Amino acid sequence: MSDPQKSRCGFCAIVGRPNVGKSTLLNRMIGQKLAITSHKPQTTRHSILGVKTTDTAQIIYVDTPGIHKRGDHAMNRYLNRTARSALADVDLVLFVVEALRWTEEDQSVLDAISRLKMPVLLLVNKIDMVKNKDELLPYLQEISGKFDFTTVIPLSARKGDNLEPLERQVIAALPEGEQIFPEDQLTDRSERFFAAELIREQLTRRYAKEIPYALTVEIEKFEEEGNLYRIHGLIWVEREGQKNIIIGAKGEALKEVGTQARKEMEKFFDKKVFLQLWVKVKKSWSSDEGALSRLGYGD
Ligand SMILES: Nc1nc2c(ncn2[C@@H]2O[C@H](COP(=O)(O)OP(=O)(O)OP(=O)(O)O)[C@@H](O)[C@H]2O)c(=O)[nH]1
Repeated sequence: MSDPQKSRCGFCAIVGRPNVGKSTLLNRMIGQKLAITSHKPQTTRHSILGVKTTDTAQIIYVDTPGIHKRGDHAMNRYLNRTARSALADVDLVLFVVEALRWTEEDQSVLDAISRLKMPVLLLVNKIDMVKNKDELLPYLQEISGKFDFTTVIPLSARKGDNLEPLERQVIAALPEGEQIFPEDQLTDRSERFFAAELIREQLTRRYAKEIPYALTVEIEKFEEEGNLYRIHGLIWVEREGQKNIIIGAKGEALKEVGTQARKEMEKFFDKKVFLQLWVKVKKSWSSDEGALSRLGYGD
């Protein structure tokens, strides 16, 4: 039996099919917005390290894109690769599902993680959506039987229900070890990276239906001038039509996206932000492995 007073440190992957609430959970567990979220699937494209340091432990969370069944598109292949490589190197896995639901995609994620031979905690998210709580118990009993989970925790990432017990269980499952990151460090990603993510978040929220994959953001300029960040963002799309949608009549749509993204950045960075956005067309970037890697989606 390991000593509960000893310090613990390790990597913890958050996995699950798209849209189950992985990014929302990560943000909650860190206590700050690190991953972008939207109600459209496939918002997350990068694995993000979120670091939570407590008195006795350091938990290094790895957020993964949803694992997809169809691997025939370059972006899907990239997403699958990132998710699987994030899994190879962790100490435990948080497997997130949605309360009262179990889909084929959930099963294929479980198949992938059950081969890894590491502790898996099953997190049943969105319990705030369950109107009739009597339905929860039989559901929990049924899915508990699908694998030898370390524990099963019903929770609501959005409302923050049951997250303290979750953190305790995560710490208990970590290996003993000294912390890897300084305690004030929340992530290993740069501010530039988050600037691009916050712009992409606004665009994904508005246009995921019209422009499913064909959108990415590159930060061309990121300069600090006293209390001000001067940021230039380039939005890449695949077709002229998509560019027109994003710019909108008289540039109004792009202006709104810019205003929202700027507000989010000012909260996130705690700085004044001057943001300028441009939209450019690059044909078929999302199905071209070379273009993907130049835009930051490489291995
Ligand atoms: N009602 C409810 N909604 C939630 C909860 N957690 C997340 N959501 C919502 O579910 C949607 C998806 O959440 P994300 O955190 O982006 O999901 P994800 O699993 O990271 O999605 P991908 O990036 O597509 O893999 C968002 O609209 C969230 O607000 C919850 O506990 N309750």
